[in-house]
Amino acid sequence: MALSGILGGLVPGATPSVSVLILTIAIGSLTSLIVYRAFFDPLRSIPGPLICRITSLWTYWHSYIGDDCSKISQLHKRYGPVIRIAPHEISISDGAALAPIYSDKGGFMKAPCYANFDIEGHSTIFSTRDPGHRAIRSKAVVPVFSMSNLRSGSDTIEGCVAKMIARMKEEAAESRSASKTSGQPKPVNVLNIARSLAVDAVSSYLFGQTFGGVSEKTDKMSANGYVDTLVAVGRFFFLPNFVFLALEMTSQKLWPDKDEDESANKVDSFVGNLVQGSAKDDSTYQGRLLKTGISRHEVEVQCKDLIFAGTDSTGTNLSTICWQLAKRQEVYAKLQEEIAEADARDPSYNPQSLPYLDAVIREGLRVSMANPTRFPRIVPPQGFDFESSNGQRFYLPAGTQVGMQPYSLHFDPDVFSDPFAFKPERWLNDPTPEMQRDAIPFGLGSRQCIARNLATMELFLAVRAIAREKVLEGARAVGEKIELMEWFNSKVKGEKIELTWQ
Ligand code: HEM
Repeated sequence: MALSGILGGLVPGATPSVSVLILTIAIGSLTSLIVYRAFFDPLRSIPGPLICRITSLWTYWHSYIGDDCSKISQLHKRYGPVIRIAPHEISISDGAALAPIYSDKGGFMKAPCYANFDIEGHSTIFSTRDPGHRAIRSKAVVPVFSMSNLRSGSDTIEGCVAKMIARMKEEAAESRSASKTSGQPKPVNVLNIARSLAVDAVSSYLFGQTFGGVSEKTDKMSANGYVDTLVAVGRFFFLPNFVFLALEMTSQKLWPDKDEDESANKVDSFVGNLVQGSAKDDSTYQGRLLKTGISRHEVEVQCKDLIFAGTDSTGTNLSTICWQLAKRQEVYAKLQEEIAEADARDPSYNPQSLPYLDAVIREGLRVSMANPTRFPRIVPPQGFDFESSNGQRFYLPAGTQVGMQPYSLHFDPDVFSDPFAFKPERWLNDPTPEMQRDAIPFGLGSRQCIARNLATMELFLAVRAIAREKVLEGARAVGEKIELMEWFNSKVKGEKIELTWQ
């Protein structure tokens, strides 16, 4: 009676008997769905907690609060390498699945939730699922990321690095002088400085015009607000697109953010001028895209996407490396020694040929977790038959969402001993094939990071300069660990990675 009364209130005009019927049908359908998903679904044999078998809410919630990668890793420890994390979603932590999912025959298609990273109604090179749509755009720009073009443009990146070094030295001096005068060194946010370098390197090298982040000399570089808005999309990344769009619209209306809007306007006007001033026959990123015939507005969007992708991940990685080097001064000293010897032999060497520098960057990319979460893909029509490294067989039917997260792979103690420790030495003297296979900071296969070479060059040039110029001498890392919200692009809690200088 009470329930039919409530339902009567919800469905105006319904008689008590109709209300009871509607309620019975609703409860019956829900129960059947739960029973089907838990016990009769084709994925029923894949282990996982009961809640994940019946609803996606568990993954949505943990993604929102920023701990889904560590939670999923815990589930892998309990249930094994292949687990059901939602009614139609599987997570795999066994590196043997990387090649079939991400690279063999072009890899599986990206999942529909990538559309949540569309910008202003346009699919970007990153968010699109349509291979034809992507091919037109990526073919036009891929040459700028080739090693040979990067080598010819390395002076541009070196120029950005030199400005960043000057800025770091200046801020280190201020930190030291505060320490002398007040006994308290001033903390320096190296995340902000590293992001500033990253936006300058991307804009100078790809767009032919610097954003000028390093020269801003503020606590929060002006593109940060825009970048953070897109980072925050990550907490809703796995939601169905229509839910995401509704949430986005509502939150913009209810909680407008003045700082983020100002930053977005600054980025808008930067890319607007850039594209306005470009011609179809110039060799810049935007010129190459204009030549494909896509609209000017879309070209602006594709440039904005690079400002986000290029600033955040590289910034997080570089600042994490600085923090780790400040914590482990013996690693920093060894790095300086290697670089000084190489400089003395022949200063024109390729920094990527230095084994210890290479080990520091690899280890930095492994532990930084700039992109910790699973890269979701959809099982193709023929299904996915997978034999795990421990000999178990799993069959995933067509349409299942499947993903592997760097967080589980990079922190697997069977592959990387003492996995949370920063130990560049592990990469010297023949790293195991499993280590080489499972370190995937840039993703893998046809949809791996298009700018991997550019980001790698930035990291090598910047870390070499930081060692060569003795920037971190006397530096101390603030805090015991760098805490992250484990979103698609992780958010550093407090948006700070700090060092002090004594
Ligand atoms: C250390 C720095 C970087 C890291 C760790 C990183 C990481 C990644 C990862 C993991 C993916 C693949 C994600 C997936 O499969 O869903 C990706 C894709 C991508 N990244 Fe990066 N990235 C970095 C720097 C950059 C830079 C500097 C740019 C641009 C200037 C960039 C632009 C892109 C684009 C456009 C894609 C999409 C490629 C495609 O789907 O075809 N990234 N990145």
